[in-house]
Amino acid sequence: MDPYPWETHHPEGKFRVVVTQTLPGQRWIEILTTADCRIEVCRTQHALDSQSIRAAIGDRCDGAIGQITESWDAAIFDAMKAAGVSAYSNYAVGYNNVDLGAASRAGIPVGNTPGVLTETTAEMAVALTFAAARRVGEAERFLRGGRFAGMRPDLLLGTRLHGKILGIIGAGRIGSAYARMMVQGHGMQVIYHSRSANPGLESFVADYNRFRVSQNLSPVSCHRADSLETLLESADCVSVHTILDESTRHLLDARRLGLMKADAILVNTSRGPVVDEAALVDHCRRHPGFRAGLDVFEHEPDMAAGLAELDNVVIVPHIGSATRWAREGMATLAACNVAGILCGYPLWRQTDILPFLEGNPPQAVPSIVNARELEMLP
Ligand SMILES: O=C(O)[C@H](O)CO
Repeated sequence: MDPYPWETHHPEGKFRVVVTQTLPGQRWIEILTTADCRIEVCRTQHALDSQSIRAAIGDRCDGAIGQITESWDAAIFDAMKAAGVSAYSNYAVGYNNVDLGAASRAGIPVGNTPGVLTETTAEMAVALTFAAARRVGEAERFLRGGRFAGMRPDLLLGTRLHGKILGIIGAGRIGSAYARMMVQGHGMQVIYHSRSANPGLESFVADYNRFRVSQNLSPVSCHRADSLETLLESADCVSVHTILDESTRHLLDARRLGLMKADAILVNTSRGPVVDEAALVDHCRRHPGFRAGLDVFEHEPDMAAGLAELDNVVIVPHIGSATRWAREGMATLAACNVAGILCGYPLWRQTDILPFLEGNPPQAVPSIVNARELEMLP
């Protein structure tokens, strides 16, 4: 017997679409309904395993929307191909949980949800940066624990970040948005590590410097690091925004953590396995002045032994994109990816996906990550 409760919308729909967890808002349901989809939503709080997803796909299915907490492996894509699935979307911008090669071999387009969660996730990185720098978690525990006996000149002294050096690992959409917030808001000097130079970010800082100079403020710098090691050695705060793949797994290991300043701050809102979490626990224990702000963990929902007990670590449960606007927008984009493919729409050729978020969405498919492999590009 199926252990999960399912809910169906538009049961008479022509296309059968499986959604492995309920999504926020109603608009995604309207979009799929307008595309004549029968929508079957699993009402579980837990990630489905491969076998449960295959069972849900069954003998006939046209589309699916899945979660980053699920592993969309080759067995699933084979089952999807056999069932006639022609569209899948991850409910996320990242897709490290998807076997993209298997999806492409099965001829199934894989959608993601870029653009809508950029500022929201960058805001969480900012929040964690200052929570770590100003010891917010520790201070709240102190207060709630009844230990506050009045303001004291030396109570819970933190780190001032204004004008200091900010290291960005992965200067893509979210990393750049975070950099802009920290430059404009806090006059930080940026050094970034990325596969290629980011002229957009550099020219943003150059333009902003014209304003600073007009205000008699000294300009801030922004340049690409010669190496990750240089960035780690020089930055006062390092924020991780890279994708997770085999080249970035444990990118920050014990050796590289050891290169960072003893009182530096490390923020991770990308993917947990980019940081060797056991090594981080050890590093934080040995350097009480070092601080970390983490939204993601190596083996979610678990944490490395000892991490939750560390006073110099601030932790939140993978809520980087968790504003209602962003999460409803992600649902809209995922629905548009699936509905667009099923309706035979072309790929959206612009980088701005905001037109999908209001009114009637464009008759296009917002974002397919294996479009090139599937020769969907003109
Ligand atoms: O990749 C993403 O979109 C996030 O991690 C999920 O919120």
